[in-house]
Amino acid sequence: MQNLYYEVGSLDKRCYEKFSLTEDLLMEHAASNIQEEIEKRFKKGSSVLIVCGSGNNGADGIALARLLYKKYEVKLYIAFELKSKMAKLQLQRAELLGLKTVDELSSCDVVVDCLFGTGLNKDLDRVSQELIENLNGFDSFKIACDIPSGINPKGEITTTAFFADLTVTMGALKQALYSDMAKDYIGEVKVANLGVQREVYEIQTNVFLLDKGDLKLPLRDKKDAHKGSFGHLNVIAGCKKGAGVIAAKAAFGFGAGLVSVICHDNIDLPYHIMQTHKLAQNCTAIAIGMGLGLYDEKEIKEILNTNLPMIIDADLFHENITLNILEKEVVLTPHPKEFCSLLKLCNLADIKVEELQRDRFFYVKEFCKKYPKVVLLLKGANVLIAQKDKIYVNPLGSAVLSKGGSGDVLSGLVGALLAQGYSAIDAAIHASLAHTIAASNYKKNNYSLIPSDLIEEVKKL
Ligand SMILES: NC(=O)C1=CN([C@@H]2O[C@H](COP(=O)(O)OP(=O)(O)OC[C@H]3O[C@@H](n4cnc5c(N)ncnc54)[C@H](OP(=O)(O)O)[C@@H]3O)[C@@H](O)[C@H]2O)[C@@H](O)CC1
Ligand SMILES: [K+]
Repeated sequence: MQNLYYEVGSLDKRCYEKFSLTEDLLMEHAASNIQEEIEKRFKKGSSVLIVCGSGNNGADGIALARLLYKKYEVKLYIAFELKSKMAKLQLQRAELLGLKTVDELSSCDVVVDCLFGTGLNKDLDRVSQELIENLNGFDSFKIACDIPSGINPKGEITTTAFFADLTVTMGALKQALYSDMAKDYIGEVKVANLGVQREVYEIQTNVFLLDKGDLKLPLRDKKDAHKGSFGHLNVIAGCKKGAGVIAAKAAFGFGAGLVSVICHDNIDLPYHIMQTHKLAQNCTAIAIGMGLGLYDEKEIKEILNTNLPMIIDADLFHENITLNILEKEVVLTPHPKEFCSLLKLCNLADIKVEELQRDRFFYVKEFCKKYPKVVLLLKGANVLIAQKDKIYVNPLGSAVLSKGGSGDVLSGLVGALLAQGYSAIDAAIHASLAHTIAASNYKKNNYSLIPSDLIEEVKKL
C-alpha cells in the first residue's frame, strides 16, 4: 500500500524548511530520475525530444536536457515564454553548455512531456491542445514529467492529455494520477526520490493506493475446523434471480462455509448451495440488492433491520428503504449511476454520472462524512473503497470486468468475507483486490470473460 496526496507543494516546502534542501536540489533529483529511466531503456545516441512549458515542470525538462546532453541526441523545445525563475536559470545553464533549443517538433526515440505539471490551473488553450495531440501522434516512447500534461490536480481531463508510457512523478504519488479519467494516460508510474527517501518526504495521509501484495485471502490455517467455522452467507435473490445465483456461487468459491439463496420461486442451484425462504438461524452475513427488482417491503425491511454484517448492491440504491441502514457498518457497492442515485436519496447531491466521474474523491468524501460507519465501494476503472476519513484506491481493475455479472461476483466475494468474519472495510478491500487480480489473471481474449470464468480465477489466487 502506498500513500497518495492531493497536492505535494506543501511536502516540497517542508523539505526546504525542515531539511534545508533547496528547490534547485529537488529539481536536480527530479531531472536525474528521468535521466535514469531513459538510460535504463535507451542506448547512447538515441534521440530525445523534451517539450517544456513556462513553469517548473518545464524547468525539470531543461535540467534533464543538460543531464542528457552529449550522451543523447537532445532536442529541447521550449513551447512558451519561460516564466519561472528556475526555468530561466536552467535555460541559462543549458546554453552555457552550448545546448541549442529547436524550433520544430520531430519524432524521436523518446518524447518527454514537461509542459504542465502540478501547476495546471486552467483549461488548455487551442495551442496547447494541438501541441499535445501532435506529441501523442508520435510513435515514440513517451515519458510524462510528474503528471501527463492536461490532467489537472483533481484528475480531470477537460480537453486532452499526454498519453504516457511512463510517468515519473516527483516525490510522492498524486491522487490525480488515479482518477478514472487518468487511467488511460499515465502508463507505468515511478516515484522519483527528490533528495530524501519517500519515508522522509511523505507525511501522514488518509488516501492510499492498494497493490497486489495487500491481498489477504481467506486461507484456512486452522486444522480443527468444520463448515460452520467459515460462516453462512444468505443471498437474497430478487426478480432477476441470476444475479443472486452468481453471487452465491462466487461466495462459495471464496470460502464461505455455507451459502443459501433466499428465493420464493424455484431456482436452479448447484447441489452445494441451499435454497430457503427465510434467513437461516446460523446466518453470519447477508448479501442483498442484486437483481432485486420488485420486492415485498415488509420482508426486505425485516432483513435490513437485522444486525448481521451486510453487503448491499444494485437496485437498493434507488430505494428510500436503504436510508434506514446507513447508520450501520454495512458495505455498499454502487456503480457510478447507482451512487448518483444514492447521493440524491441522501440529499447530498443531485448530479449526473459525468459530474461524479470528474470528482469521484470529493463525492466519496462527502458521503463518508455524513455516514462514517458505512463502507462505500464505488465501482469504476479505479475502485474507491472508503470509510470515515480514509479512502483506498484499487487501481488493478481492467476493461475485462466491464460485463454484466461481474458486479454480482464482487457482491458474492464481499459477502463471503463478511460471513467468514472479516470487518466490513477489510471485506470490501480484499474482495475488490481478489476480483480485479483474478480478472487480470484471465488469459483468454479480454472481451470474453463470463462470471464463471472469474469465479474460477478467484479460486486459483
Ligand atoms: N516545487 C518544487 O520544489 C519542485 C517542483 N517540481 C516541478 O515543478 C512542477 C510545478 O511547477 P509550477 O508550479 O511552476 O507549475 P507548472 O506545472 O510548471 O505549470 C505552471 C505554468 O504553466 C502555466 N499554465 C498553467 N495552466 C496553463 C494552461 N492551461 N495553459 C497555459 N499555461 C498554463 C502557468 O501560467 P500562469 O498561471 O502563471 O499564467 C505557469 O507558468 C511540478 O509538476 C514538478 O514537475 C520538481 O522539480 C520537484 C521540485
Ligand atoms: K508533464
